[in-house]
Amino acid sequence: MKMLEVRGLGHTYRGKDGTHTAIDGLEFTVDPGELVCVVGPSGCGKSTLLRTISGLIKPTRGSVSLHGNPVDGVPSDLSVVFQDYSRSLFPWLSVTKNVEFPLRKLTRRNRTTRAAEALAAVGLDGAGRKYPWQLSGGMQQRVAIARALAYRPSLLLMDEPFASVDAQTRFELEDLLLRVRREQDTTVLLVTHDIDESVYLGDRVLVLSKSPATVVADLDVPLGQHRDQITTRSSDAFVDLRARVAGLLTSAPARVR
Ligand SMILES: Nc1ncnc2c1ncn2[C@@H]1O[C@H](COP(=O)(O)OP(=O)(O)OP(=O)(O)O)[C@@H](O)[C@H]1O
Repeated sequence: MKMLEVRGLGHTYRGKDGTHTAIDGLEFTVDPGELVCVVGPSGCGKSTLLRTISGLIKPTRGSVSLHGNPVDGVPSDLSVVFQDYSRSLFPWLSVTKNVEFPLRKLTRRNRTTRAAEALAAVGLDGAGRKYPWQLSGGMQQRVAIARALAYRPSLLLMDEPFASVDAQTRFELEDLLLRVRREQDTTVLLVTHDIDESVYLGDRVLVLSKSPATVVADLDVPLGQHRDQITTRSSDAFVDLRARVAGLLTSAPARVR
């Protein structure tokens, strides 16, 4: 069974100033254990897509299913990591308490074990007693990733998760994500507007058109499981695919409404 199935998905915002169709007729699936990157032009509707998958808004058309169950409201087995780590962590809670926060229904012992495992997975074993504001931006984003992983979601949604950190930290966090999803077999849907990042991270890259977004290409990434920032990014397969995605993004016509 597919982990995620998106069928004929469309959403039109209705406001005082009229209507705006952000996404239209989106179709794709994600298999268990896959890491799928969604790349699209600025404002094409990527956040709208994530909001509909996470049940935060009800789409006007089409459907989203998680393990065959229609999404209607926020699914309990889903975690989201946002771009803005400074607003996603609770400043008054320690790092450990932040990671334990979504685990309130577990016993204290299970909470403690899961949080410790997740913090170790992101290389923050020693930072549990610190507060978010005592950490660098990259470390705060690691905490946000640890919190999402500790919950062990069926699907991890990531909305431009590395866009607010410096280039070196971004590379480190990309490799961290590749490692933990290999170790934990996590299913990930990651939205980015960085073409290189989409190819470096993805098993597949979905290219979206300008708003209203549709899927213009669903590309397999033939780079294998083990990737390296230097050699992978300079390989012919990487360079070819990056050029293909760039070409699709620049040529993708805006749909005539
Ligand atoms: N609540 C809303 N009401 C009306 N229009 C909206 C609303 N949210 C988004 N839009 C519009 O829908 C379109 C898609 O927005 P969305 O934020 O989903 O795109 P995006 O691809 O995530 O953008 P970016 O690349 O800038 O992050 C935009 O034109 C935006 O102005």
